[in-house]
Amino acid sequence: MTLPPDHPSVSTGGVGVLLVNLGTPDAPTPAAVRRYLAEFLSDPRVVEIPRIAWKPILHGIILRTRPAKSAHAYAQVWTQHGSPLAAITAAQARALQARLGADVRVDWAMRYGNPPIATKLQAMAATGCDRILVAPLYPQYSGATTASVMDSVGDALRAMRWQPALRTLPPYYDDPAHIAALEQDIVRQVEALDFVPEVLLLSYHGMPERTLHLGDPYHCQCRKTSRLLGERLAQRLPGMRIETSFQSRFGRAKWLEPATETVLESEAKAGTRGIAVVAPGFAADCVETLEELAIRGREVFQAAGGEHYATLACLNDAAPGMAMLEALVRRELAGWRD
Ligand SMILES: C=CC1=C(C)c2cc3[nH]c(cc4nc(cc5[nH]c(cc1n2)c(C)c5CCC(=O)O)C(CCC(=O)O)=C4C)c(C)c3C=C
Ligand SMILES: [Fe+2]
Ligand SMILES: [Fe+2]
Repeated sequence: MTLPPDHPSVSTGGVGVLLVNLGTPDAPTPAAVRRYLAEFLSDPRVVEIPRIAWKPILHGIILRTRPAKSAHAYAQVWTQHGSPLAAITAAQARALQARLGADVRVDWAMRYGNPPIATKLQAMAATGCDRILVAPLYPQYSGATTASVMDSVGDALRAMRWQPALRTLPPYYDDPAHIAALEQDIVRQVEALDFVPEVLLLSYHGMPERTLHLGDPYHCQCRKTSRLLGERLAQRLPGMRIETSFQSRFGRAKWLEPATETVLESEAKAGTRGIAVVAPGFAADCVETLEELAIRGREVFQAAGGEHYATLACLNDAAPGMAMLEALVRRELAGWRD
């Protein structure tokens, strides 16, 4: 019997970085949104209800009603490059590739929908990446997001005979580079507004409150981002009050409070005339920031008597956020490429 050659046709020694975000439908249509929500909401990390109880609710109620409503929201924010979340994540990968140079391969994937994590890990390994940094683009860790990405990575590895070595980007909610990037980006955007906001609302995606009591660090990490950012902004934009809230409530259970909608309404009713809203838990703008905050949030604030309303962009692929991501990724790649 002849042994296979020492070096198969595949070249090795390559380093890869895989940026991962949540995922998004392929089109702003009820059918595409239904496919996406079916995958997303079947993840036991996202809906922590026993499958036997959840399946009839998901298939009997939610997937019959929500896709049309959500498709309407997606249609209002869809771009010529597709869903904002996918378009911005792709742009972040291109920008990071340019910063890191040709000896590191940068790609991107989505936890739900396309492009799948497994497909991208396999493609990177097949083209010679035997060391891959998986970077879930969630500043704050939660079981529903960061851990779910790692579940999917584990599933992908299970199907691979020849696995790459992996590292993962830790949550960066309190990293000085992250806080500095947010500070720089927020100050620039607030100073460009045509009004002076009395309040800056830091709105994070919500989670069921139960997850906090079960030990999920998400709520505490959001609060710490707010505290650190608030300390910095107090120096740069004195006089602007900073508040924190949680958006995008889903289902009947109690979610983290205060709810963004409630705060917008109560601020307007209490006499706040101008408010700016920013989402420091989202690495990229998406339906939750562009529709829920920018469109519906404005309606809520103004219906309750508020006047001036602005939503600020997420870090996206602009320079402050990309410089931060480059620094975090270079730190994690130490020893792999130096
Ligand atoms: C940034 C962190 C996020 C956490 C934490 C999170 C938890 C979470 N989300 C849902 C349900 C939905 N989220 C939806 C959209 C959505 N969620 C995040 C991020 C987090 N979610 C992003 C970036 C997006 C946008 C996706 C896009 O395509 O732009 C949706 C879909 C939209 C809709 O129908 O409203 C749902 C549903 C739960 C239940 C949950 C925690 C348990
Ligand atoms: Fe979500
Ligand atoms: Fe939403």
